[in-house]
Amino acid sequence: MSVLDEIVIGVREDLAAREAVTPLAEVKAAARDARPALDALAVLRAPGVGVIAEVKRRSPSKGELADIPDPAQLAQQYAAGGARVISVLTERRRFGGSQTDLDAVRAVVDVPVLCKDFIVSSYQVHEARAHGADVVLLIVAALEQNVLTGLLERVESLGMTALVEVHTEAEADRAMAAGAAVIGVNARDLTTLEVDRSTFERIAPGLPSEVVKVAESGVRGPHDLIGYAAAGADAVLVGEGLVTAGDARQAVADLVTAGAHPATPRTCR
Ligand SMILES: O=C(O)c1ccccc1NCC(=O)[C@H](O)[C@H](O)COP(=O)(O)O
Repeated sequence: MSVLDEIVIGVREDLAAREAVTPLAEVKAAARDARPALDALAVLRAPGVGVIAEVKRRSPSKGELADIPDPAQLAQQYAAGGARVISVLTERRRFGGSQTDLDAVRAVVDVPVLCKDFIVSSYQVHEARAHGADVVLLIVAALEQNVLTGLLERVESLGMTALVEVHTEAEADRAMAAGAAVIGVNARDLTTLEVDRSTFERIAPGLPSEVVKVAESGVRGPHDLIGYAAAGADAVLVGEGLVTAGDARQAVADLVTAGAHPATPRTCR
């Protein structure tokens, strides 16, 4: 069984526990009452290579990364550094996240917030919206095609944007067939946890120009952002490199500066 499979089993158990406590109708009502979602697609289509900065405490590949007692404060530093989107890892068992983290971040930043979890059910999509998410991650490798398509439609019907994550050409084909407007190419293989940044340059050229291309994982500094930009990235998603930086605001600002530099290529537009 792969790491992804193990994570999804735990996610399904936690989901069943929440469903037993809170009926879907209640979650849907909370989603309806939430402040309308921000237009993350427009934000990601703005000029320059955008930075999606992640609140990430720990991970299956690296174990403990950072304590993060106050995710809201970290998110404020990310926003002050110029992050276009804040990603909040809400998965509990392997990443130490929670929907409380999402609430805390949502309450203090004006930029779009990404609910980064292992979504397998529309219940979780409504939950994400109820907790103020503007963007939701859908991992192609974790979803049958009909489920992927249904979840993508649900995300968009709630006014949110789906970041549809792929790691292979076949998954990219599935993301496009589902109608994804934003595709994230994860350099991390979620079955082996190995990071190979060349994954993005292999897959991105096969994506349509109108699709927003996000390079996920393995960004440790401006050099990596520039490499991804040269391969066609519109944005990078960064976790470890930011949560382990001494000065998170400065670390984001350094990436943003590199992403805005006239010499940094950006092919999508
Ligand atoms: O980070 C992991 O070890 C991991 C393991 C299994 C599933 C997902 C995992 N990470 C989620 C992510 O996609 C990353 O948090 C994100 O791309 C940022 O990566 P990095 O900048 O390398 O921390």
